[in-house]
Amino acid sequence: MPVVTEDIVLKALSLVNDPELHQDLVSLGMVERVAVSGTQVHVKINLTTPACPLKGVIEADVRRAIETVGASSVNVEFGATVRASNKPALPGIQHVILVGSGKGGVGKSSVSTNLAIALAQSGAQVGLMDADIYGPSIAHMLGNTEDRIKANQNKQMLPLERFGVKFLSMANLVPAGQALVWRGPMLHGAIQQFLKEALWGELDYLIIDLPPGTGDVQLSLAQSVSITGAVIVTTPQDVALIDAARAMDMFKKSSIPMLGVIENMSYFIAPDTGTRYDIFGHGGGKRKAEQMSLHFLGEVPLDMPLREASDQGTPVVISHPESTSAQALVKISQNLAGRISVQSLQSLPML
Ligand SMILES: Nc1ncnc2c1ncn2[C@@H]1O[C@H](COP(=O)(O)OP(=O)(O)OP(=O)(O)O)[C@@H](O)[C@H]1O
Repeated sequence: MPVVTEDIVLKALSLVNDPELHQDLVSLGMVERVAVSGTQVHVKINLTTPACPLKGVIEADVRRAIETVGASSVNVEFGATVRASNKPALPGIQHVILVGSGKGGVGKSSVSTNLAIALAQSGAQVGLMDADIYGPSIAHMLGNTEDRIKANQNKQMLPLERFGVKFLSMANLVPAGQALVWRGPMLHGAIQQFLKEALWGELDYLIIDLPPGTGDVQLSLAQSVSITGAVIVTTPQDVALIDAARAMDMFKKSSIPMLGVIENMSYFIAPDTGTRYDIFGHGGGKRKAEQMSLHFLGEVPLDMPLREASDQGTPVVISHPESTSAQALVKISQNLAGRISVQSLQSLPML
């Protein structure tokens, strides 16, 4: 009968690498608990994000390693702690992620909203800030343009909440249908207030939906908070890719790391015939990412449920989780969370 001890299990786990972080689970500080009873082993692995895309692979590797040293049964439990790089982006907020696009109408707000919900569904604490001050659409997509943002006695704005995501959008400050005539400094002030004078509480990820293009809001943000990274949403056609490249260049010049590129409206599958149409071409986002040595986070098809869901205020990952677009968005949220973990680890001191 083999003897299994906690030390033996730990030694076995020190040979298991996190497939994305390329270091072993023990030195990454991911083994939170080992309990051995006879040859039965229980381990708790603390992932770097609850949206870990490779949880299944890690579980299989852990199980195999522990069985190899003689365990008759292995129970793998998972927890997750999202860690910031050096210091949190803002007090209580581990990561600030910008979602931008060069061109308008490429689906940036739809993507931001669904990514935020998908991350929240994985168990993360998520905030979504609508920095598209002049054309706020987040409140509409989340189906709440009615509620007004309130403040507490300390004049801190209290974010609203929908589908497990805290959010702030100008649409909940300004009555619907009224135009906002603000100049640069006021815009800067509004962004600062949303960021720093709101009671976001503890967040793993604060996703910021930027206005399209390369303007004042982007710069205002870049200068005021330590940003984990930016994501660019593009459609596959050249005109969008040219603008996307310009937006990437702006992030580079503002020293904001690029987390990756998402291609939206990649293709369309006709629901009646199943025929695929590459309406805007296909693969341009991936090619652009490769050309610029950036990560390609995934592609989202042009999908009727997605459009309907956005209009109706119940994003597709909630209303049609089985749809191709929802599944693509969940996968992209996991890829994004994975990239953030990798990037944070690269600048974290080793344990
Ligand atoms: N993959 C998709 N399939 C079908 N419709 C989509 C898809 N992505 C976005 N849309 C629709 O396209 C329109 C524009 O999307 P959205 O508002 O997200 O774009 P945007 O890039 O944020 O635009 P802007 O920056 O100009 O506000 C919306 O009606 C949305 O429902």
